[in-house]
Amino acid sequence: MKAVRVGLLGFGVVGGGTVAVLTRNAHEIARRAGRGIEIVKILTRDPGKRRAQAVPEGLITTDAAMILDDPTIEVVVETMGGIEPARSYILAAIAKGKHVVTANKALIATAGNEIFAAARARGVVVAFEAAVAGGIPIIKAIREGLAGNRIRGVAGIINGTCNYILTEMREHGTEFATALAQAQELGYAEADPHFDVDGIDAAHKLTILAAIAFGIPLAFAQVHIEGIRDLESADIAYAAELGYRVKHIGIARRVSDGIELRVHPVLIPHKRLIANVDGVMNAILVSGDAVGSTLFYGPGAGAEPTGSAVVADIIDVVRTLTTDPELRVPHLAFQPDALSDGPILGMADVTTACYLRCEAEDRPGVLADITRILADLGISIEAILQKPPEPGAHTVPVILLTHGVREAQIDEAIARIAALSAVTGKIRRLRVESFA
Ligand SMILES: NC(=O)c1ccc[n+]([C@@H]2O[C@H](COP(=O)([O-])OP(=O)(O)OC[C@H]3O[C@@H](n4cnc5c(N)ncnc54)[C@H](O)[C@@H]3O)[C@@H](O)[C@H]2O)c1
Ligand SMILES: N[C@@H](CCO)C(=O)O
Ligand code: NA
Repeated sequence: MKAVRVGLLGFGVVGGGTVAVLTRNAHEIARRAGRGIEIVKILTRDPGKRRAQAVPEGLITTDAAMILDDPTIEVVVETMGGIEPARSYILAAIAKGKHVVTANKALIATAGNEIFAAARARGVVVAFEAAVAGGIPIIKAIREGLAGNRIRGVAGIINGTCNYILTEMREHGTEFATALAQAQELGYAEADPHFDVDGIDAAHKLTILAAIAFGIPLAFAQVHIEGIRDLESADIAYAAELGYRVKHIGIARRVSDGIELRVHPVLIPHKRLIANVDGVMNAILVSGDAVGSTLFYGPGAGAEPTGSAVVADIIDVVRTLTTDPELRVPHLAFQPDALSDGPILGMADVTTACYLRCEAEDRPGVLADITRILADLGISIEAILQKPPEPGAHTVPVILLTHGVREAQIDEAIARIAALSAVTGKIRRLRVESFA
């Protein structure tokens, strides 16, 4: 049988990794797919660029129509990133009856509802395993492997760049900016790294995970998003003293009155497996009523790990070329007419334990004032750490761990503590997750 002809849009880190994996493992891949897979055109905007992955010159084009309008190309792989023109190219490919594989979580999270509807109408597949947690086959695991479960929650480290930066800061005392530059050099970061460090990329991925876990439409606008830019080395060190690691995570969890969707740094007890996931590695806990707790671990970014996921999707698509579209696995795991609008909670209604740090004057009664505010609001304290003053300083750092408290309550406590005359500067707040 003739090889399946594939067009590649974008030839950067992921595009290069995809070509490398497809080329090196061509024989094995053909044995799995039932047909050979051949990349016949590659769209790039910088054709002269030297690349780790050399390809024949005739493959390269700067004209997207060479792929989108070529009727012999059955599968389009999008590894350009960004919303436009990626969205228009994907919709054009779908309109021409081509199947699509994409690594673009920003696009799926924000325009996926439209893209999947177009794909269904045209009877083609849009596959996106590479979009979440790079090389970890988490989409397939939740959508197929755990399809018998009522999923209770999905939580994990889903941005390799943030995890790499936090690991470098903790282990080597590396400055934030230096660690970010290293992550960019290694090909982990988004073209605009603001998406990584401000939590937006993790929110894109959480949006996709929540949809396939709970059968809700993609709801990026409802994710609570915080990044790691404001984290200070002192908090990482104090957390360690209290027996915790600081990680940037996404949580999508069913609670009694709705669904929590949130991305932010957390303290995790250092003995938990997930607290020991370092560098570019990602890990996702999925809890289902039948299976219990599962943990998926692996490289969350990088050329070949992400290429591994892209190639698996291409193979999946090739296998379905002859399948009746009605019989395929639904894009978002649930049948499109069976998606529900579960209420997504505002952050004020979320309950977590908290870490607070403030600078307070070193005189009697100040600590009592702080703890009285917490007691008045019904917030109980798990631990207090008061550090000696730095030489020459008039204030001392006070660190508190609370038991579980509603966000609205802790916001009120922070406001009252900040108003004390003996407390100076910004009060730092991090949430704590035990993942017990
Ligand atoms: N880097 C990773 O580890 C990783 C992992 C998973 C998913 N992703 C996603 O994969 C996609 C690509 O990421 P990357 O890291 O490979 O980025 P990259 O910047 O290394 O590569 C993108 C390539 O696409 C090209 N491109 C962009 N717009 C184009 C246009 N209009 N016309 C022609 N070429 C164009 C760029 O020139 C570049 O060569 C993004 O959606 C990203 O979120 C990346
Ligand atoms: N920039 C992303 C790439 C993988 O999705 C990350 O660092 O996790
Ligand atoms: Na994946």
